[in-house]
Amino acid sequence: MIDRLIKEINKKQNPTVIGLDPRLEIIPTFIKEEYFEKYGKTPKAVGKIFYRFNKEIIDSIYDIVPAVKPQIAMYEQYGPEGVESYIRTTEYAKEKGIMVIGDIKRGDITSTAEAYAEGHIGKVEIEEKSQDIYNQDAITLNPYLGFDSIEPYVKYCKKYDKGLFILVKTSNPNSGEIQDLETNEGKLYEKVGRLVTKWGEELIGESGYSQIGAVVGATHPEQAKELRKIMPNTYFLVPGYGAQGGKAEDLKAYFNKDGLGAIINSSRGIIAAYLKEENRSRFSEHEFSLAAREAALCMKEDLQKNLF
Ligand SMILES: O=c1ccn([C@@H]2O[C@H](COP(=O)(O)O)[C@@H](O)[C@H]2O)c(=O)[nH]1
Repeated sequence: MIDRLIKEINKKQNPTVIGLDPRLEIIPTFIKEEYFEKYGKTPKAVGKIFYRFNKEIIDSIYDIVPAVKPQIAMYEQYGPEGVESYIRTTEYAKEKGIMVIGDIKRGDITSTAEAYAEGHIGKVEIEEKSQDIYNQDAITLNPYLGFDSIEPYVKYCKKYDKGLFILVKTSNPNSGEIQDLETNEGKLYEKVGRLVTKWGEELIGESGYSQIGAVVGATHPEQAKELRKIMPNTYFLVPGYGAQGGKAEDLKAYFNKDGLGAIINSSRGIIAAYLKEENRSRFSEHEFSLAAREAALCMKEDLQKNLF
């Protein structure tokens, strides 16, 4: 998976991933009206609305961006129709040749992890027919339960060429409460970084990077600098650019000297770009996907200018 991702990054000359985090308040009224009229104000309508919105966003960026990162929470909150919309979205992204990093942040004991792993990056067996339900190339995981909670996923990474991005230093303001605790081996996030590196050692691809990556928030460049040293073969998924305040000029430390090693995420900053103050007079709500494309190109340019 990591070799495929790097190939896409190189092909599109763009180390970014667009977050598909739909919320009703950012969806254009004309889309909401269409489906609320047909299905009423129901979870079914919301599922259709999210899919329609995502499809148009994907159509507008698939040729310039290597991957999308749907956030499953936005869909799960609406129950089965929300999850169906998530699955249709990942299917559509794959159809358009764009990779999918499912932001699912799972973490549980081995027997439960086995079910999550089989469902999300494995294939479920139904009467001798095996099926990839979620169509994700990689997923995010929480490492708090230790390696026996991660091992079931590693098995499917090897078997089906999938990837993991494990939370090491998250972008949120309170991440330090636990992740920055001092241990006898340095800060806790450094210890987790070393563990993730070790877990990924036997999954290093032709590119020299492991299929087991790490989540390192764009809002913590100092910590990223340390982690980059500890984790030379680990790809970083970097959320927090844009809406959370992460800036391109701080992101150099996340990359290796080969210009690889990190993929930067932006969700609201792209998919809700048409609502930005400076864009309100430039784009009508019917042009939300054009605004998203422009924002994605601006992000690419911003990174290229500041990083390379
Ligand atoms: O440390 C983390 C881990 C995950 N996220 C997720 O990334 C996106 C960020 O959205 P923006 O709109 O670009 O702020 C969202 O899905 C988070 O759940 C993160 O922000 N930080």
